[in-house]
Amino acid sequence: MCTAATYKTKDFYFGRTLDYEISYGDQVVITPRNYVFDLREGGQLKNHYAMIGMACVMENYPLYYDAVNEKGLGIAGLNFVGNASYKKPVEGKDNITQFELIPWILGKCATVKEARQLLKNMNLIDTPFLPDLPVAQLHWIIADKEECITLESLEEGMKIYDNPVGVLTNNPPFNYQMFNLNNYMQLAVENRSNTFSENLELNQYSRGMGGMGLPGDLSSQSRFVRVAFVKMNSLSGDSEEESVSQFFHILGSVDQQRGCCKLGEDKYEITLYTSCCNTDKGIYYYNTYDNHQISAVDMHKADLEGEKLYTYAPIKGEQIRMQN
Ligand SMILES: C[C@H](CCC(=O)NCCS(=O)(=O)O)[C@H]1CC[C@H]2[C@@H]3[C@H](O)C[C@@H]4C[C@H](O)CC[C@]4(C)[C@H]3C[C@H](O)[C@]12C
Repeated sequence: MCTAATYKTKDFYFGRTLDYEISYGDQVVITPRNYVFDLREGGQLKNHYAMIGMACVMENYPLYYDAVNEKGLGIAGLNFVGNASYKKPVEGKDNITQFELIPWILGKCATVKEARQLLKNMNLIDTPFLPDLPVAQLHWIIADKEECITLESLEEGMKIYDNPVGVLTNNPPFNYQMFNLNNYMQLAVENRSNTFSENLELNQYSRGMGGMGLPGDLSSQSRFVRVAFVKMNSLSGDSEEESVSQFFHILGSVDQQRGCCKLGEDKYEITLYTSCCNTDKGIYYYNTYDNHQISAVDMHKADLEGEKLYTYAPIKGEQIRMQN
């Protein structure tokens, strides 16, 4: 499972949790403007916007999971198993493979508005990156500081939904996730008085009872509701530290602890990393399952006119500051 979210204070923040049982060899990767992407169906993507995000690099190619470009546009891919449907190439269309989608959009578009235009002629195709590498079944959240959308390529075709909550998890399709929020419209951040029955004396015995009914389990539908509630009600100061801190708290509400989601003998899904990118500044903050300290990579410290990828292995192991 995975969860992605956006958050706006003075700047705009975009990030995700990546929940899985194995790592593909995640690295923070900066792709400068003159790195050349050879597109599978012909042509090249060069002189594009620079981008930063989490990826695994295979054959010197950044296979991004989530990234933000220098203009402040962000995308994250989240599992959409059983519903994602990619097509065969169609003449006259921009035939883009699933693994090219992030660089294709971030390389060419400065805003969601521009991405909407580019997507009009795009056909997502099912070519794997390598013959023995399975094609990831994903859907995507695409956001800038003005608006957020969800992109799904389904059996019946491509859907682009407005995403007014600025969050995404996994199944079911996004329109069902949004509809499901109706079931929770009674949730409140304030305590409520007794509306159950005036003939019964029922009292608030705890703080936080306005949120009674907020689902606490790890299913993707429950995480969608939980992170939507937390994000929509989130408050923080607007300094960088306060904003980043609050962002990690938002995604902390859907963190997955080892042991709670069993997939097989000794196999558990955990939150491998959580990211938070300041899209205005191009700084990618992250922490990992075994290192809660926030680390960061600033894309503007790299030569963005370059041609070669910059890669940063995540800093692992808890960094504990002893006080005595
Ligand atoms: C596993 C990741 C998604 C995590 C997630 O959503 N888990 C939910 C589990 S569940 O369904 O809800 O059970 C996805 C997100 C991005 C994916 C990667 C990117 O798409 C880039 C390439 C794409 C290639 O097709 C496969 C390898 C790969 C390197 C992908 C591996 C894996 O599928 C990733 C890392």
